[in-house]
Amino acid sequence: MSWGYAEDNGPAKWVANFPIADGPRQSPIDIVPGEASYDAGLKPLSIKYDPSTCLDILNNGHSFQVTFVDDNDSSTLTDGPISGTYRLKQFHFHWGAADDRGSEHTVAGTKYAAELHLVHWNTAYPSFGEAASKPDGLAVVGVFLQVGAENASLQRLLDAFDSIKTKGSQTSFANFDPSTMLPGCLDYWTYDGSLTTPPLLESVTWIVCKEPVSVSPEQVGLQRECSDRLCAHRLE
Ligand SMILES: Cc1ccnc(S(N)(=O)=O)n1
Ligand SMILES: [Zn+2]
Repeated sequence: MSWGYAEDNGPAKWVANFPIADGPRQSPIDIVPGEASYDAGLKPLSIKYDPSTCLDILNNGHSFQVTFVDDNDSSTLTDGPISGTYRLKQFHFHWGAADDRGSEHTVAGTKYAAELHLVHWNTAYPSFGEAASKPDGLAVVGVFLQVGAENASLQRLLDAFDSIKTKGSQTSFANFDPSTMLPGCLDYWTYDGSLTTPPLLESVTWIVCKEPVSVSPEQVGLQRECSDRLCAHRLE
């Protein structure tokens, strides 16, 4: 039985096959702004994405993932809390069964409708796979999606969902600029954590944007409908 979000294979059961679930730096967490410390040494994020590195969109059975060419430094994350250059590998989403829940991180207990994760790996290591097992190997930028106005950038992704109906299916997806899904203000919280789904590796520098972006009820409904039809069934 592979991991998922159902009663018998959901997050409470992951520790059986992935004991690191009980580790010291597991994600997601509840971010309590009042308890966060301001670090004047932190730099603004420097995000440079090249739409021509966008490759395909995949239904991996747990989410929808857009994968990028990562054999050069065309799409990178630098500065912020990290040192060196991290390459964009993929982005994906997390959502729930209703608009009032779905994000993985929460902010003083507040759940958002969904959460975008942009996954980058440290070019100090030879590949994503190598980096994923190092404490400073990965950097994931998290963006909260709040129900509100329609998100034109997201709509292009949702339109592609129709052609990846079954788990494991993928379709080419070109010239998409992920920076169109970032909030206007890139202020962030950061902490050392882990992958939020198996293998739960403790190799992620989390960079969670304070400002959410909007998504319309229809759009998150479409994402949810697709997920129910195509992907994991979410506990929440
Ligand atoms: C690449 C990857 C695998 C598992 N989990 C994540 S996540 N949700 O922490 O970004 N990313
Ligand atoms: Zn994720």
